[in-house]
Amino acid sequence: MAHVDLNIALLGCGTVGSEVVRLLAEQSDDFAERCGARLNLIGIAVRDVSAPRPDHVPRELLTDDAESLIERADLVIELIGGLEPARTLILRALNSGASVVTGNKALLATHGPELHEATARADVDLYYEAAVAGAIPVVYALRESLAGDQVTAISGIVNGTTNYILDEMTTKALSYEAALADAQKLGFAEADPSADVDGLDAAAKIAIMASIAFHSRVGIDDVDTRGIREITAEQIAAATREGYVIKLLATARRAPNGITVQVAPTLVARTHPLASVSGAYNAVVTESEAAGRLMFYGQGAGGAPTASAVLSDVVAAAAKRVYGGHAPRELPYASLPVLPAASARGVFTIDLTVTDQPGVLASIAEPFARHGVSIGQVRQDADGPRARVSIMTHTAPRGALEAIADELADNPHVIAVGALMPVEG
Ligand SMILES: NC(=O)C1=CN([C@@H]2O[C@H](COP(=O)(O)OP(=O)(O)OC[C@H]3O[C@@H](n4cnc5c(N)ncnc54)[C@H](OP(=O)(O)O)[C@@H]3O)[C@@H](O)[C@H]2O)C=CC1
Ligand SMILES: N[C@@H](CC=O)C(=O)O
Repeated sequence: MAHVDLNIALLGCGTVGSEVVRLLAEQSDDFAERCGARLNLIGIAVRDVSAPRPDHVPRELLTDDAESLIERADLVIELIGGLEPARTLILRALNSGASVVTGNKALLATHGPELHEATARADVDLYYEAAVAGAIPVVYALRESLAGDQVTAISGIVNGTTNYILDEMTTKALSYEAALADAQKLGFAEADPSADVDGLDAAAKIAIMASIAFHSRVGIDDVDTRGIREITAEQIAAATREGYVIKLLATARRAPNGITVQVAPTLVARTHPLASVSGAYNAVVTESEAAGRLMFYGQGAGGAPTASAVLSDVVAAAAKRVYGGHAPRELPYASLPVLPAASARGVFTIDLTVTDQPGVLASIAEPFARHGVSIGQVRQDADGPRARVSIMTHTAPRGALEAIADELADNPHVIAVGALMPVEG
């Protein structure tokens, strides 16, 4: 079959970009058949053309002039990361009539509306499967497979670094610091792991998924975000004793008057499907009215898995160039508001250290009753003159629990109030 030629510009040749170069070369004949176009890699923009690269990267294609490269491209793959210059380069590519494939979740969760509007104006396409959960085709699932359904909730483990750290703390009883050092040695965590451990990477991903699923605008700043820095070995051990694991969950839920979106360390019951997602793996569970519960599982990071997602977008974008049509447009027609974090409803636990005296439990229970929060379970472990009390509620709004926690901090019997943690399953 005769194929047209499409010029591909690659911006960035790091962990993911270098794997994209390898797969583009190794599978070029198959790709030509799949999309009806020969994909010609015409250049690779990097920051430092003299830096060492894997042998399969053709050095003659390297350039530090991304702008000139974009001018000659039909399709641009952005794998630089960060906000700038990625934003400016993507806008330039879209405005010049090129479709764009990117894995840049930080950019999409910050400047998504601007990029989607530029895409529609230029009558091209923007693809970003790699931006959420690496190899797992969850963007496609939300954008296309579930387009005939009403999504009601999404929850997922979408950050491999934090899942690896929490898993090491659970299975090897390592401290947070030791588990983080291991993750850095293995290359999961960055030298500066803030975006991972503070929950920002997961926040960007859930913002992207919520925007698609609920046809509304959700940005990273809308996400109520908590990371894992404060998780202690004691909390992990207590969770294990009680039949739970602690996971950094990203969740987005449809409520009667809007949506709630959060990232938080969460007690997940061992029987819940997300509890068994271990190491650097990711998983996303969607709930929708007709399909019910679906679960997507796989490698959420790494060069080759992420390159697989990038190339699926490249093949789709190229086929659209050849055969016509567009990827579904991102239309925020539902415009659901993101509700304040305090209104997020769920089951929560709160851990207290108290003096072990008669009447203490009654005084602790009092603010729960006053705020209309029903207690589902109480566990007390005596420890000399103190006791550790762990209270699990029935479904209640987070705001009520925060108010109760503040009041408990002033209770003379309470020595310490631990973190408020959502519970799943
Ligand atoms: N790594 C992963 O597992 C995953 C990554 N992603 C996303 O994919 C994207 C790429 O990530 P990753 O490959 O890990 O990033 P890397 O840091 O490994 O690579 C970034 C690349 O961008 C190049 N670059 C940086 N600044 C510029 C610039 N101003 N002009 C041109 N090139 C520049 C770098 O050049 P040089 O090599 O010369 O320094 C490097 O080749 C990010 O958006 C990331 O969030 C998504 C999912 C998983
Ligand atoms: N840092 C991320 C990888 C890319 O999305 C993670 O640890 O999951």
